[in-house]
Order: sequence, then structure tokens, then C-alpha cells
Amino acid sequence: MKIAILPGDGIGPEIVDQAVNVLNALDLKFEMESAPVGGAGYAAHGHPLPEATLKLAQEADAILFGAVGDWKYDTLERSLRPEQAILGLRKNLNLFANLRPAILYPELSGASTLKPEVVSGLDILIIRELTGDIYFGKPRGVRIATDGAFVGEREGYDTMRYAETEIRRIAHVAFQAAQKRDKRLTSVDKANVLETFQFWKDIVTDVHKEYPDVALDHMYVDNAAMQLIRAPKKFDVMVTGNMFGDILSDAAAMLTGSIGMLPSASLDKNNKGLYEPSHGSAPDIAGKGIANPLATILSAAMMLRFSLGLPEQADRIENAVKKVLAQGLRTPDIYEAGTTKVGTVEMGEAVVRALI
Ligand SMILES: NC(=O)C1=CN([C@@H]2O[C@H](COP(=O)(O)OP(=O)(O)OC[C@H]3O[C@@H](n4cnc5c(N)ncnc54)[C@H](O)[C@@H]3O)[C@@H](O)[C@H]2O)C=CC1
Ligand SMILES: CC(C)CC(=O)C(=O)O
Ligand SMILES: [Mg+2]
Repeated sequence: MKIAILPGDGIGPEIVDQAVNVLNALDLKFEMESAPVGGAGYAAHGHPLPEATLKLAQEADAILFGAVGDWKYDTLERSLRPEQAILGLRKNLNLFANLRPAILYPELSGASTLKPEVVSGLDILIIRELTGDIYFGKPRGVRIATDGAFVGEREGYDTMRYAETEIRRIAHVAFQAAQKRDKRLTSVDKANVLETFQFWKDIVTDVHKEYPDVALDHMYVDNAAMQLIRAPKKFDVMVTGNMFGDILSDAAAMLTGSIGMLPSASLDKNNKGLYEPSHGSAPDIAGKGIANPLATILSAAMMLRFSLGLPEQADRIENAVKKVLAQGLRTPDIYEAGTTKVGTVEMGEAVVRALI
């Protein structure tokens, strides 16, 4: 089995190193090949998603991805900016289904900024559509306004759009995921304002006819953001578009104690996938050796479960993570008085030691 390793920028290489060590410690003899991506791809080959990197990703059975982005590239023209690498991989590989499980490990109930009783026992799944919406819609750009109150001025514009097929296929993923859990699905939209999301709501409602055993409700995204903080345990599975999912999943991350705890799987229709933490390249802490590698290690576990058909090995990694948390080891983002502060490498090494 071949795994493409794409560390990327900022803390990407630091956290991916730890996940690779954990995978190697399983002793399953994976074939792993690394390639530069994001700012690192631009620096090496003049493009954030070099051809050879895309080819490696296409040929591999699964992809382990760190993060891309670096302030020093923020002034490049958009097509050359690091973020185009992850957007390009998602689009090229048809990774339309992004699964972001927000689980609070009991040991971290005090690490969340919310009261323990609000978050303890939290186990929700956010399903984010990943290859459509305003992130990919065209046209987009900056132009001279030709109508409205600001005619003649420059205006920025993007296009929000969803095709019926795109909504149907993510709705099926969400209903099927709900069937395997508590059979409750919340579809998050902004149907009160946006045509795209009225259409989304109508299609999800139609797909629901095929899943009568799942209870479906609809919620506006602003309310959903509030409810996630007020009473997050009321949710089971949430499904939403690309942009709302991006924002809500970062909010959900804090329910788990830290964005450094939230893994993700981005899947195509055959469960080939790219696995990455939900966070970015964290340039503010890059190179300091303090990034939390657990979201990336847990993403590697998701890779074993969803793409490589090795659920027992995924369990091994997840149990090892539980064990190191029970041992009291904490990177600074999840540190509390009475626990032991460790760095990225020490945390990764502890997970390797905890594998049984
Ligand atoms: N999939 C990807 O590659 C993504 C890339 N980005 C890019 O990352 C760069 C930084 O973006 P930000 O908005 O700052 O988001 P970010 O997620 O990188 O960082 C937000 C905050 O969370 C902290 N943080 C993130 N991951 C952490 C970890 N594992 N351990 C401890 N603390 C952690 C950071 O230090 C920072 O204070 C930008 O260039 C952005 O475009 C952002 C999100 C996803
Ligand atoms: C480049 C961004 C769309 C990445 C991001 O924020 C995410 O996937 O969560
Ligand atoms: Mg994001």
C-alpha cells in the first residue's frame, strides 16, 4: 500500500513527521513517498501543486497531508498561493466529502474554553461538502461595478453555486453516516437569504425520502454557530456546504479542547482519501516544536480505517492517543495545571510508545 506524504508548510512537516513515525511503528511496511506542496512546492518547483506531487497523490492509495500556507506568500497572485495546492488536490481527486469528527476525550474536558458540562461526552460529526460552493464558483475576481449604488467603483465578487448532483451525493454520504450513528442529521443552510441554499435544502429534503430511519432537521448557519457553542451535544451529524463547513468545523474544534485535536478525512466516491488535520499551517508557532501533532496522528488513523481497510490498526492509534492523554501529557494548546507539558516530538514519541 502506497501513501503519499505531503507535509507542506509551517507546522506541517513537524506534525506529519510524528504521524509518519506512528505509522511506521505499526510495522505494516507501507510504501511512503514524500513530495513538496504549498509554499514548499512553490519554492522547489515554482508552483504550489507541482505536477509530480499531483501525480504521486493520484497514484497513491491514500494521502497524508500536513497544511499549507505561509504569510510570506500572501502577496503572490492567487493561482500561485500555497492554499491553491489543497484546493487543487481536493478538486483534481474529486474529494467531495469532508468528514470532521469533533470528539472530546474525557481527559480534555477542562481544556475546552466551554464549561465541562456543556462539552463532556461530545461526539459529533461535521460533514462538509468540499469541492463546490463559493470556494470554487466562477466567475470571480475584481471588476468595475456596472450597476447598483457603487457604479464605476472597483468591486470584488465570487460566485456561490451548487449543482444538484453535488448536493445529492453529499446528502447521501451524510444520511448514511447518520444511519451508522444516532440517526439524526442536521442540514445547515442559509435558505432564508441565499438561492443556492434554498436549493440545497430542497434537495436534502428530497434525498431524505430514501432514509426514513434518519431524523432530519434544517438549521440556518448563524443559529447553528450559536447552538454549537450553547448545546453542542444536541447534534449528531451535521451536513453543510464548503464555506459554512469550514467555519463551523473550526468552531467545533474548540469544543474538543483545541484545533490541534480535530482530524479530517476528505473522500471521493470510492473512499480514496486525503487525510489532514482541520487546522492550517500555524505560522505563529512553526519551528517552535510546540504544535499539537494529535489531529494529524488521528487523521492517519482515519486513513487506515477509511481508505486502507485496516480498522484494527486505526483503533490501535486512537487507543494510544487516549493513553497518552490519560498519562497527563499535553502540548501547550491543551495544557492545564496538574498535567505535563510536552512538545510535538515528545507527544509523537509517547503515542508510539503507547501502541500495543
Ligand atoms: N488545509 C490547509 O492546509 C489549511 C491552510 N490554512 C492556511 O494556514 C495559514 C494559517 O492560517 P490561520 O488562519 O492562522 O489558521 P491555523 O489553523 O493555521 O491557526 C489558527 C490558530 O490555531 C493554532 N494552531 C493551529 N494548529 C495547531 C496545532 N496543531 N497545535 C497548536 N496550535 C495550533 C495556531 O497557532 C493559530 O494560533 C494560512 O496561510 C491559511 O490559509 C488554513 C486552514 C487550513
Ligand atoms: C485553504 C482553506 C480552504 C483550507 C481550510 O481552511 C480548511 O480546509 O479548513
Ligand atoms: Mg478551515
